[in-house]
Amino acid sequence: MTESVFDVINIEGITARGLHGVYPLERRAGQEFKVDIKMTVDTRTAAVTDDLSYTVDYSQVAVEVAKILEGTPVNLLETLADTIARRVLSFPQVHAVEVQVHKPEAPLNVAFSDLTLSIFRDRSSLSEVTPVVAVADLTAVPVRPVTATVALGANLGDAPATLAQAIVSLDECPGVNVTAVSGLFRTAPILLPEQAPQPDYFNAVIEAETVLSPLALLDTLHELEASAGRVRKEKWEARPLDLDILTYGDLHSDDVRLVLPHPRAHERAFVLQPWLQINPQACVGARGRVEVLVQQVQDQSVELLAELWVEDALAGHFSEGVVSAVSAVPEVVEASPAVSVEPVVSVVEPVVETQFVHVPEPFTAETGVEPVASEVEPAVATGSIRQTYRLANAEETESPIFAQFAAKRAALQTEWILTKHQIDRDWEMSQALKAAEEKAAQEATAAQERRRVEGLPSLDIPVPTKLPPLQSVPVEMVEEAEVSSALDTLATELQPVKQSEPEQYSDFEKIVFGIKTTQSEAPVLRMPSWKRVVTPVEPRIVDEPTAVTVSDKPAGTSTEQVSESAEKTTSLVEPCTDTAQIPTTYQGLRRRQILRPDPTGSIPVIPRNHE
Ligand SMILES: Nc1ncnc2c1ncn2[C@@H]1O[C@H](COP(=O)(O)OP(=O)(O)OP(=O)(O)O)[C@@H](O)[C@H]1O
Ligand SMILES: Nc1nc2c(c(=O)[nH]1)N=C(CO)CN2
Repeated sequence: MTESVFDVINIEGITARGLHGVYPLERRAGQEFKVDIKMTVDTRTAAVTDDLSYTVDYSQVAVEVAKILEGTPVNLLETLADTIARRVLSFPQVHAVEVQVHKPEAPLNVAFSDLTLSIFRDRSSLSEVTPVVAVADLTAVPVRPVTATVALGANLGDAPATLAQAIVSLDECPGVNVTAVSGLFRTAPILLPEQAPQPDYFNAVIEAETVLSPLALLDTLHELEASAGRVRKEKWEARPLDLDILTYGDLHSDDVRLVLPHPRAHERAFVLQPWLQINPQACVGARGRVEVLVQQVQDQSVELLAELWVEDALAGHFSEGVVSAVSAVPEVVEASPAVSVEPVVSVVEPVVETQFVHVPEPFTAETGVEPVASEVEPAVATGSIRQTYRLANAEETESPIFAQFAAKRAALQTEWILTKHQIDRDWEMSQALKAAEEKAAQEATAAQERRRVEGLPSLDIPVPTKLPPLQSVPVEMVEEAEVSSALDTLATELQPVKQSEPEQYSDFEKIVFGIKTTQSEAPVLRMPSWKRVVTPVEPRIVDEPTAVTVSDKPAGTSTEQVSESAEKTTSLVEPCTDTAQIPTTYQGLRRRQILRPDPTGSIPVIPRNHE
């Protein structure tokens, strides 16, 4: 009997739609991927203790795998399988993993039943291949919103106010929606050995959904830093605002302009602690789970100041005494592999000119919210630190800004479902078009042949323009516009009808599948006018759920008018609770025009309550 027992946990057929592949159509329409996972885990302790924490939670693994399938598109099945293996190995209890990815709808020109890639990875094989060559295109605009994580830091000026303002400003940037904000942490500055003492830092981490390319997001962050007065002179100098991208979807990049995941995130408590708060499942790429990494930096001083802080900070409630407060805690020199220094602990004389004294209890005056002392856990580096506030009547509450973020997230999810629906329709449309082309071409050839046999002169029968053959289209990350314009050209050439009327899904179905034919002509395809918006200035019509019902509709008014009245009478961001009904009914859907210049049209302009 060997020392280690490796049992196998098997998950078969994790299924999700993804946009992976090198061909534009794959990137645009997506297809189904299936994954089988075999994890070797020593389950003996779990068996004896009957405790989940000693083994791997397979439901969590399955969710993570599905997220990768649905996440940032990659070209190769190899990359997809490797990313999955790395993610699974980031669960500490998994010793090795076998990943099989199925791509049953792969674009092959011959009949086939399945296409698979199987890989095996254990921890040693991972480190052998760690120098992954970054192939990321940092200027590529994502075809779907991507979740990015951003770390915020500041130690000059009214740092909490600057951080809060940066969050609000980022949320207001086109193409970015902030979806989660960590608590506000006060942290001892991590400095280089020769650096003079600095004021304490204030740090936080946020999550945002974005349709900006990675570099466009970085530029946006740099602009925000500049508007807060940041001037770069020295490494790790004190600064009024620092915004770093920790992750951008699952993207890996070794490009010096933007290294992803952030190359030093894994060794910084001031990043890991707040990050863990907003995403307990977070991973720093192949370096593993934040939950595990945070335990290795427990010697760094971080202190949770407030969980709900954005509004207080904006109001300047944190400003007193911040600027010159210097931590009395000895600083720790960062053990960065890039800076090869002996780990030195330089003791800093505490230069506390003004104590950090003013930490207001949020909302006490205005809303009667009081911190519940018993729920305030000490700021130790052991996973999530929760600090909840309760109303006097003991109901849990959130600050209005948090409520707004939550509402936006709900609205985004609604939009996602509509987008997914649209992607599915696009796929069906492209299939229908292809079939129609082939049929038309066959009929035209047959008709010509009949006329030839009968000795009649040849007729000039119009044959629909072909879709570009898959192989001839250059392989690019951003193919959306290209495919869109090809389809638009096709639509124009095939005599589109109803160019100006906005149409609904039900009409679309009729149009797609109701191919009109006459006896002597080739099929005439109708294209739905709302499907394709190629120019950024053209509005896109989007329907979203509201509380409005048909009974609210005044007799004889148009949909537009109903939607206007809905704007006045209902909450602007109405979370959708029963999303299943969206595609099937327009009852209670509010119609909006989206003018945001994004190529996919997949992120909504969310009306903001505070505007
Ligand atoms: N993930 C990333 N996020 C932000 N900037 C990055 C990233 N990867 C590389 N950079 C590059 O690093 C440069 C320096 O960034 P910055 O001045 O914010 O560093 P810093 O905050 O002082 O140090 P650190 O990167 O260790 O936090 C930026 O101009 C940017 O191009
Ligand atoms: N505590 C703390 N220390 C730092 C920070 C920071 O945000 N917080 N940022 C640095 C460079 O980005 C260097 N050191």
